[in-house]
Amino acid sequence: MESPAVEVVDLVKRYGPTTAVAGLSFSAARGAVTALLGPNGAGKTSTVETCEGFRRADSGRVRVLGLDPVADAAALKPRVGVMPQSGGVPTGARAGEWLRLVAAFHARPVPPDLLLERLGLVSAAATPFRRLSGGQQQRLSLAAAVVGRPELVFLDEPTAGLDPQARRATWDLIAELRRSGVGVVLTTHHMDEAEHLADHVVIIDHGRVVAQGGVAELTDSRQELVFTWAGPLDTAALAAALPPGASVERRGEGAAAEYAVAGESPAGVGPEVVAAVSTWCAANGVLPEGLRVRRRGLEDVFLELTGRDLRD
Ligand SMILES: Nc1ncnc2c1ncn2[C@@H]1O[C@H](COP(=O)(O)OP(=O)(O)OP(=O)(O)O)[C@@H](O)[C@H]1O
Repeated sequence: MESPAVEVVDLVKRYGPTTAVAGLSFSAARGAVTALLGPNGAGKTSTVETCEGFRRADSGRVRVLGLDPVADAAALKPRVGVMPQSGGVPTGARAGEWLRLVAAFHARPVPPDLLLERLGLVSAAATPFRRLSGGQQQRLSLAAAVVGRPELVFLDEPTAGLDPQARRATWDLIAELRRSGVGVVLTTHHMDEAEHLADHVVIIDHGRVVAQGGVAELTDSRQELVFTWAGPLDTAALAAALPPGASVERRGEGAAAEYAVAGESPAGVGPEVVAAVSTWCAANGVLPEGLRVRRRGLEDVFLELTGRDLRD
């Protein structure tokens, strides 16, 4: 059987006393988009850089297209595209010249001008890397990762700091790579990015995988009823008015307070819960704004698994 695009088993990566990756395992299929999703400092970059052969694992096994990323680096180079978080382009290099140079190392490159156009970089082609805006630097780095028509690309936070247009152009390009059979492994802490692009999501926290699966698999198990209300609301009294087993949670404070009602069964809320909430609100002078039943999104699952505390 053909090996997966990426296979990581029990990876450990330490920096002095810091254990950045603490026994992490996942695999990424060929021709699919795999998102490594995690809060700051979760170990995503360390994991990806180990797969790229830039860092050595302290222990564990990493295979990329069936090969060892350090020992087989030369064989992997023409087959794997890399977009590092730092850009990876010499600061004095002009955008267009750099892309043409990278293209020249490959047998069948995508025409560089086409990529410059696709990524909105035509007007910046003669500009040195250090003078490009942050978003232009990101896009050039993405272009350099894909210009060689790789079988697999690693994209470390490909849309960090991009404006909505550039973000959308990047998403479109990633979707197109996937359609043409390229495997993509990307890191992100944007749920919507993972939700929009990924076939497989690997949620990482504290250097370990805390959950993984398709977006639907991770999210569609439960529904909840949500509404907002800026005034005071006695959650215990509301909970007491609900069918047995249903519960209420307040998320946020003041004008931003959102109330989430979980149903009595694992399947989520039924019509009787909606009726009970509406009746209680009417009796207590509460206008439940934006009242709706929704599936729990990836963000809800993510926060539940990784907590709500801010990370450094
Ligand atoms: N070269 C290094 N030397 C020392 N510590 C490091 C080094 N690189 C990363 N770390 C630490 O390892 C941990 C994991 O970092 P890593 O960059 O892999 O996480 P991340 O999930 O990519 O985070 P972010 O989203 O913030 O980039 C963090 O605590 C970080 O401070």
